[in-house]
Amino acid sequence: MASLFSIAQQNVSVGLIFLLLILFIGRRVYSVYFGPLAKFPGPKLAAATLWYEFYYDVILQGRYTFKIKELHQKYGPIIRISPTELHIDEPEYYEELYSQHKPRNKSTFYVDQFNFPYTSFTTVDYKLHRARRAALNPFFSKQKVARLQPMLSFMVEKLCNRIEEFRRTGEPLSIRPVYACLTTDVVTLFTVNRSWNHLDTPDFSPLWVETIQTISATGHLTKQFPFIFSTLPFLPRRLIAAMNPGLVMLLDFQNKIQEDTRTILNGVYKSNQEYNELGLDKTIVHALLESDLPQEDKKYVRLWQEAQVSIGAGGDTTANALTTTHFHILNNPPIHRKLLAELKETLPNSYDRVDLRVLEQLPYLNAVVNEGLRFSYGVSTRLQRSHPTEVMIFHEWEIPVGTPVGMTSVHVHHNEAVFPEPYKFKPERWLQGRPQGSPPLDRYLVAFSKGSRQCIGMHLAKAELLMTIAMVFRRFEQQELFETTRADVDIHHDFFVPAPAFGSKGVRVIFK
Ligand code: HEM
Repeated sequence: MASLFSIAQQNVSVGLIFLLLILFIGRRVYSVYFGPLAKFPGPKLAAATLWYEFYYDVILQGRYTFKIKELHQKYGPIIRISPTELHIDEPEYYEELYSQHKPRNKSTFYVDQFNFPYTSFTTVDYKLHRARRAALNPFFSKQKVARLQPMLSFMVEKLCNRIEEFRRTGEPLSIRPVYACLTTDVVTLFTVNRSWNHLDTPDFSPLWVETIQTISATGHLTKQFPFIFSTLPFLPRRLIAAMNPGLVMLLDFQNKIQEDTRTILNGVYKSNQEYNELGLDKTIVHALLESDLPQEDKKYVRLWQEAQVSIGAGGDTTANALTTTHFHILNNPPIHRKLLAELKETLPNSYDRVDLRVLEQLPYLNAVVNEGLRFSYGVSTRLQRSHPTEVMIFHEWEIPVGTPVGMTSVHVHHNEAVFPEPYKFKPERWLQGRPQGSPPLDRYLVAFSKGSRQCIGMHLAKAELLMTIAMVFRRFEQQELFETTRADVDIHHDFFVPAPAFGSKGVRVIFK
């Protein structure tokens, strides 16, 4: 009797599993062939399962961006790249998708890869995002950044002093970590009024550089398995490190920001004369606390997470843009000479005080910086947007309400119709007149994205780029690349920010 009962039990379990499997397959078949996205072209496997993206981004490590480009070549300008997502490769559509005024939600699949759900950056709903962003806008405004001129001069001067040490010894300097130290020191001082002073460390804080790069690379895994984050508090640190060192680094990074936020809330923050002279104002925490946001949006967790986003978003992106631009200037001697000539005319003495407003007017410097942004892409991963209540139209296609649609800066920036000879570093393209009726070229420069969710730190980033390139190239007239080729800067992996092929020793420069 007992064995009959157990056989029956086994049969029920097998039946249940079978039923679930049928349901699962049925749903997938429905989604691929009959669901609302079935009409969009693309590989059926990508439409059926997220494992397709997993293969390219997790197993092959940051390669889906490139596969998506290949798929566009095969299937056309709009394709289905996952069970729930579409992708567009047509530069003209960028300002429509990343609209300033139309409702644009982010995608949960994208934002869940980060372990900070309470920030404006990770806010899915467009209405809530607008309120949160409005509270932060004055803190990041162009006028505010203009007042930071003394702080930026001070920081870039510090950078030049470190480079001078290497000039004296003639030792090659790996510049990406050095720029990461600069941009982190700037953004921490700006955000929480406490610079992390990485530029003062003899070895340029290699752990920090590794931290930001490892955290970025972890995103492809946590995007697919966001529940990893909820298990972390229950796991021993050593186990987490063994699973993925980036996760431990992320937790340490968060602890550090939490400590800074607590210090600020305890009333210990610098607002002394020295800080005022550097043009610094209050911290991002104060900006939020003094804003019109409702009380529940001023909770501790929101405060430290907004600080974390600002520091995380402002460091590596800017360091990457600086490194890429620096490489291309040195890799093209005529460009180097032309830039230097313009800088010498404006700053006859290499130690002249550099005025940001003057730099903003220098045509060639600005063209070089734009071309550097084109080659450094900002975020190399696609950024999804959806309309929560209406169908979006792309040519003859009707995109169903709420469907996440992405575009990718790497594709836009190398579009041959917009940027002829797209793989050539050519600042001149930014100075040439445009054919009649064509929009200005910077419409297609999307490193900071566009619209209501465009990079809020853009003014600070541009100021850093102009000041740093101007000062470093004016101060050090003689410099050359050391055992560095394009393979050391060209994107080979998309780790949220671009990365070259494994094995690269980075961009190394000898200052003479
Ligand atoms: C060259 C340097 C930089 C580039 C290329 C860049 C690029 C970007 C891009 C593409 C986005 C949009 C991401 C998305 O749609 O999910 C973004 C957002 C953001 N960036 Fe930047 N960024 C740079 C520097 C900075 C700096 C210096 C800061 C802070 C001081 C900063 C803070 C932010 C924040 C807070 C957001 C989220 C804005 C929002 O969602 O409302 N970024 N950035």
